[in-house]
This record gives sequence, C-alpha cells and structure tokens, in this order.
Amino acid sequence: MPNSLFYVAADFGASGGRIMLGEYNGRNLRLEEVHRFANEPVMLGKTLYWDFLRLLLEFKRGLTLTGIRRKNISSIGIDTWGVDYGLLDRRDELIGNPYHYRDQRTENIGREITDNFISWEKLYAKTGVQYLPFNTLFQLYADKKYRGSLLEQAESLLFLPDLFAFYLTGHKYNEYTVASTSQLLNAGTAGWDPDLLQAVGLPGKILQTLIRPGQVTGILTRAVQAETGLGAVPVIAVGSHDTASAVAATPLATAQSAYLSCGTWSLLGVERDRPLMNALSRQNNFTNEGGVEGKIRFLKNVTGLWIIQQLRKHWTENGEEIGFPAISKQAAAAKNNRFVIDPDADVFRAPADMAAAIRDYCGDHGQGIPRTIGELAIAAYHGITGQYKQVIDGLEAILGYRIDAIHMVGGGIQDGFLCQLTADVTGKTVLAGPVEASVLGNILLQLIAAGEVKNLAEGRELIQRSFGTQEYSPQPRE
Ligand SMILES: C[C@H](O)[C@H](O)[C@@H](O)C(=O)CO
Repeated sequence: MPNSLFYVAADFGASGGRIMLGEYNGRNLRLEEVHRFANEPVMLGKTLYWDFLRLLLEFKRGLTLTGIRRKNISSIGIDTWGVDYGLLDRRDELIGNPYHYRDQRTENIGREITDNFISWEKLYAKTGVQYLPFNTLFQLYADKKYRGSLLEQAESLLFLPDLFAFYLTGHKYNEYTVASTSQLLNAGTAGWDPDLLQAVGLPGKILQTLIRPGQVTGILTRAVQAETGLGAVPVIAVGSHDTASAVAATPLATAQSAYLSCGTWSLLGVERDRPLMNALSRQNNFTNEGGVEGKIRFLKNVTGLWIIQQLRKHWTENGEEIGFPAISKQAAAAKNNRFVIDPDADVFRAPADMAAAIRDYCGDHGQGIPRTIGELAIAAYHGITGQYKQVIDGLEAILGYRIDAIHMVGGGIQDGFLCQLTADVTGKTVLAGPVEASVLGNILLQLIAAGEVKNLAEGRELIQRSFGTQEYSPQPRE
C-alpha cells in the first residue's frame, strides 16, 4: 500500500511468541507475520524457568527480519503474559532466568502471607487483584523465603515486557498494565503500595518508575542497531500486559458487552472507568487489572486452552501427531459427551500427564473414565465453557446489569466449535474476532502514540473495519 507506515509488535504468550508487522495506510490496517517461535519453558531439577535468553534471541531474529522486509519502521511495541519478572543486580546484570508462574515454589505462600502479615480482605481492598497462587507479590515472598540472597542482590525488578525493552534500549521502568497484574499496586491510587511491601517485608527499592501506555521509552541501542540492522527505532510502551492489548483491540459494541481473550488462559470480563472492590467481587475472585487510556479490566482468569495444549503435547509425545482442528472435531463428535472437569482445579495446574489427570478427575467425580481423544477433549471443552457461564453469572450479579454479548478474541477463536459452545452454554451472542488481538492492540497504541489514530474508540473502529467479526448465536444443546 503506497505511503504506508510500519509498526513492529512483539507478542509473547505462554505457548509461543510472534513478531508481526502492522501496515497502516491511513484507512486500513494489515498484519504481516515476520517470525513465529515456540515458547518452551525449561525444568531445571524441580524448578520451572522461562528460557529468557532464547526468547530474546528469537526477538532479535524477528527484528532483523523486519528490517530486511521494511526499511521504514516507525516504532516497536512489546507485550507478554503477566506476573513474571527478572531481577537485575547493581551492575544491571540479570540474576538468573525468570521463574515460570507454574513453578511450585509459590505453593501455600499466599496462605502464609494472609495468615501472618495482611488479611485477604485487606489485601484485596488495597489491590483489587484476584487470588492466584503466582501473583508477583507471592513470587517475591517465595524468593525472599527460599533464596534471600537473590533479593538482597537485586536492585531492579522488571516485568517481562520491561525486561525485553531494557535489553533493547537500556532504559528501566515498569509499565502500568503489566504491573497491575502483580498485586503490588494500590488499585485506588494506581501506584505502588509501600505499606503493603513493608507489611510483607519486601524491598520497595527494586520497583521502578511506573509509566503508562503510549509513552516513548527509548530507542534501540547502538549495539542492538548493529545486531539487527535496524536504525534508531523508538520503543513505545503499549498495553504491555498481553490481555491489556487484547482488550484494547476488542471492538466492544456497548458498555454492557463482555470481552473474552482466549489463549492459554481465558480472561473474561468487562471494561470499566474505575476499580470495583466489594465483598461480592472478592468472594467471586474478580480482579481489577489496568487497561490502556486509564480503563480498568474487571475480569476473571479461567484456565483456558492450557488443558488442550497439554493434552496435545501428551499425545504428540506418545506418537499421536494431532492438530488442534482435529482435536476439536473429535470432541464435537464424541459419543459419550457427558464428561466435564473444573479446569481451575489444582490438579490441572501443571500435571505430568494431563490425560491421566482428566481420567482421574472424571473417575473421582463418578462420570466414568473418558478414553478416546474426543472424550478427553470434550471434558475440557465442557469445563472451560462451564466456567465461562459461571463468570458471566458472577459479572451480572456483581454489576447489576445483563451482559448483552461476548466479544471473543485471540488464538482460541480459530476453533469454531469452542465459539459455538461458548454461545450455547452462556446463552449469549458471541462475536468472534480478531485472532491476533494482542498484536493489534499493541500496534494500536503505537498508532495512537504517533498521533495517527485519535484514541481507543477510533482504533477499535479501525480494527473492526480491517478485520471484522464472526457471529455465533446460542443454539439449544441436546
Ligand atoms: C499468569 C497469566 O499469564 C496471567 O494471569 C494472565 O493474565 C495472562 O497474562 C494471560 O496471558
């Protein structure tokens, strides 16, 4: 497209990463995939780590490839999953690979903190963040408890998007949306909560200046320019928590519409102007994560396609090469389709064998034993969509209004069976699209920062116009 502008989005998810080029011609947006790679965590003894060095290598490879394709790159934006971080020492050296949020070192840590330092009611009232065993607050406390020297050496904490940006620009900061997943922020002030850190005995000095999406955070260092062949390209802070970018790119039709970002995790909620913390939202474990343009993402985490991903990994490792479309087809065709699991049950957090975990769960719950690929998969699909129904009911009870539609985005919408089942089980119209929502939200913030797009509302129209949505109406189920 003549006179187009080009933006690079680096999007890192728990199962894989991609470097994509966004092309904007003043009317429409087009995406071009430049580099895609698997994200394979590494088990070291009993500890699960992210392979950060390889992810950074793949990132730089992707940047080099973009430079080969397009000479005029306007800027770069980075988004990743939440909660995880790297620690730098006083020489700005990385003190070890970042832990994976499914690592078992945080077991019972949440309870230890709420039994000894601050009650759950008070912690929730301060932070508005849902209880998840791997919240950054709990991970840092585990570091203090099990590897105190690590925290003593640490001078800087950088969440993963901040950490990638640091190795590109040399600048240190914490971006607000990813920081909002940590349970270290005060939801009322949208700033760090020093009393909380003190109460738990954690060093506030490692936390960096909080910056908001839309700010230029630096330009590529000379060394990175030489390594990638790119020029002095600016790095823009975007909604660096992938879900924040996904929600930014979701063309919400009305204020009563819900979004459902569907990947390894399913994040289901609504967009609000201010946080909501009360007894009902606490009891239903809803979270208040920061969004772009000062919005609040009032949502709940549901274990999503992680179950299907692990089933596929299990079958592949046992010589049964099978793709996601085939798994979905066999689930839809399962003869005995009465199986259902609770995907958020602890047994599914990081089992060695996901198929065995599902068989045991169904057996223990008197459902009989799922045997075929279809039966095991349908148990997961029923579990995931059943959770969606519970979350929607919880939202309507807390918010006091009816959700009018669910905007479903992310990799999971490539599965038409899942989209239709979501409509059927929740009784809500599902509007599916775009697939690459995190990437598009990332590029949208770069367009807004560049003044090419006025604001979020205009950006969502651009995405709706350029990518559209597919509608699924609830159907009666046998
Ligand atoms: C741990 C999860 O990654 C996090 O809770 C979720 O918000 C996310 O980042 C999904 O990509």
